[in-house]
Amino acid sequence: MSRPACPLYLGSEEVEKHFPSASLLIPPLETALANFSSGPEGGVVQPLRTVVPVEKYNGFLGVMPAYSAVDDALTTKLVTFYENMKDTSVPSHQATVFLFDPRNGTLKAVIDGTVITAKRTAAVSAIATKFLKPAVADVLCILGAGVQAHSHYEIFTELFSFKEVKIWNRSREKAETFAQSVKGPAQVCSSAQEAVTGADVIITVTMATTPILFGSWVKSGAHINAVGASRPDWRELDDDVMRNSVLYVDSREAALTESGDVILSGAEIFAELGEVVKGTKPALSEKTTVFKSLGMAIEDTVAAKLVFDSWSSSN
Ligand SMILES: NC(=O)C1=CN([C@@H]2O[C@H](COP(=O)(O)OP(=O)(O)OC[C@H]3O[C@@H](n4cnc5c(N)ncnc54)[C@H](O)[C@@H]3O)[C@@H](O)[C@H]2O)C=CC1
Ligand SMILES: O=C([O-])C1=[NH+]CCC1
Repeated sequence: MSRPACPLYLGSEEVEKHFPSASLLIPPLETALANFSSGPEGGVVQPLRTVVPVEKYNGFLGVMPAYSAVDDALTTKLVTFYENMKDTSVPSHQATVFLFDPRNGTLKAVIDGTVITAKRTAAVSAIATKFLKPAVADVLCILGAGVQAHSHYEIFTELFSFKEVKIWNRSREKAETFAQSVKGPAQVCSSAQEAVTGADVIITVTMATTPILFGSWVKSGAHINAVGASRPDWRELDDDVMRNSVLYVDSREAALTESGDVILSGAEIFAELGEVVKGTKPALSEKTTVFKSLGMAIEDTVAAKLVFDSWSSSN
C-alpha cells in the first residue's frame, strides 16, 4: 500500500490568483443553495457547525464540514473569530479549508480559507440582493468597514448600478480609510442612522453584539443583508426591523440555533434563500426584506473546489 502524496498547500496569494472574479462564484453558489434547500435529494450533507468558545480570549473556533454529491466535493473549514481583538496584526476571522478526495478520504489540499470566506459570503449576499432588492435600488449602505465590507463593496459595485454608496463604521477613521481604498465612490457618514436613511439596500457587516440597525430608520421596501451577529446572544438588528420585514435565511436550522437576531426577536422565518433560487418560495421584493446570513459550509466547498480546479488546470 503506497502512502498518499503530501497535500497541496494554497496560501492566500495563490487563492487570490486562482480565484476567478467573485461574481463567477454566483452560478455554483446558487446551485449549492438550491441543493441545500432540497433536503436529501439535493445531495448536500452539511451538519450544523460546531462552535468552540475560547472564553478566556473572547474567541471562537468553528468546524464546518460538508459534502456535495453534485460537485463530488468533500471539505471541512476551520474558522476562528475573535471579538475585541487587541492584536490587530491578524484579521478577526481566519480560516483554512481542507479538501478531501471523496473516493478514498485522502486529503488533497489545504487551502487558505480567509479569502474564500470573504468572497463567498459577499457573493451569497449578492444573490439574495438580486432576488430581494426593490425595483429601483439607487442607494447602497454598508455598516462596518472591515474585511466583509470590502468584499461586499467589490461584488455589489461590480454587479449592481448604485448611484450612491454610503458607509458608516464605529470608528470614523476606519470608514475614511475604507473610502480611500476602494475603487469607486463611497460617502462616509457620521452616524449609522445617516448612512441608513434613504438606502435601498443595506449591508450589516460588523462585530456588533447589540443592535446597530433600527427599524425606524429603514426605508419601506428596502432589502437588508444581515451578515454579522452569528452567535445566539449577539444582535445587529433590532426587534422592529426583524419583526416587520419578510425574513429569509441561508439555513433555517442554523438561524434557529445561532442567530441572536432571529432567536431573540422571535421573528418568523419566511424562506431559505435556496428555496427562492429554486422558485419554491417567492422573492417578495416589494416588501422590506431581511436576508440573515450565517455562512454555510457548502459555500466553502464549492468555492474551494473552484480554486482547486483552477489551480489543477493551470499546473
Ligand atoms: N454570514 C457569514 O457567512 C459570515 C459572517 N461574518 C461576520 O461578518 C462580520 C464582519 O466580519 P469581518 O468584516 O471579517 O470583520 P472585521 O473585523 O474585518 O470587521 C468588523 C467591523 O466591525 C466594526 N466593529 C467591531 N465591533 C463593533 C461594534 N461593537 N459595533 C459596531 N461595529 C463594530 C469594526 O470597526 C470593523 O469595521 C462579523 O460579524 C463576522 O462574524 C464573517 C464571515 C462570514
Ligand atoms: O461562515 C463563516 O465562516 C462564519 N460565519 C460567522 C463567522 C464565520
